[in-house]
Amino acid sequence: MAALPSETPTNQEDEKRHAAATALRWVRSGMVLGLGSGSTSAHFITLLGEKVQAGELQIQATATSQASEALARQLGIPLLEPRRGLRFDLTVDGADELDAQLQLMKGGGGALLREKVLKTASDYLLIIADSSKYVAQLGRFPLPLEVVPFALPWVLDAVEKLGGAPVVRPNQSQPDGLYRSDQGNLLVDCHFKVISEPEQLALQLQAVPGIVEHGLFLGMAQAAVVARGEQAVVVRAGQVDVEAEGFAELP
Ligand SMILES: O=C[C@H](O)[C@H](O)[C@H](O)COP(=O)(O)O
Repeated sequence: MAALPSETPTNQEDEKRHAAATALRWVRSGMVLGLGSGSTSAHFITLLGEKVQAGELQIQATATSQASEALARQLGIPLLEPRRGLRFDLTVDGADELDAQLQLMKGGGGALLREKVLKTASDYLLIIADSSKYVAQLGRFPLPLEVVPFALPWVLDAVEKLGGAPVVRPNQSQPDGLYRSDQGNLLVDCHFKVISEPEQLALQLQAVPGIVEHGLFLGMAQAAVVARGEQAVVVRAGQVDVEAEGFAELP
């Protein structure tokens, strides 16, 4: 795996904010943006909102979750409703794990379905992450699945047959104690420890009825900004560039 530069690690939250701030270099006025979900994306949306409020950027956006949409609205970011033909110049989103080939695991915040929908309508996916997310191999983080409630028992059986240990995501503030996605579906977190063949696993999961979406995002991201200490690097498949002026040009 291409190595990140070694630096004294700072606070994880600082790294998330640094990655988010660096990603702003990709944004140009006139762009239509996809806004990701989770804590790193929240930093990005906040910083973007400051630029919009200061009149430094004129952009429009659609968010990948109700939480990100509410934050963007509160910050005065102009929002677009989903409609036919809508495309995004750039989507900026977090990840739970990424490797040197830009294979991603996402969905720790439960937003994987909308994230994949927006990514599919985007010309460029830029991942922002703190250094803890950069791994040699996917799988230490449990793989999230969005599952139709009726199908749950059979999905659990299928995941076990594939070698995973499934856990239905809890949410104690819900009447049934279970987490619900923005679509009202359940989330199942699958512990595989190591995912040695992500492409094969993705195909196997796609073949299980009732799994609406899985959190493997393979061959989807063009680049990732990973912050380590006070440094940010850009990861493109198989290549790591240390932060420098001009490294953020879109192709
Ligand atoms: O569903 C959530 C998303 O995939 C997030 O981008 C991912 O979980 C990373 O979240 P965070 O930035 O909070 O670590």
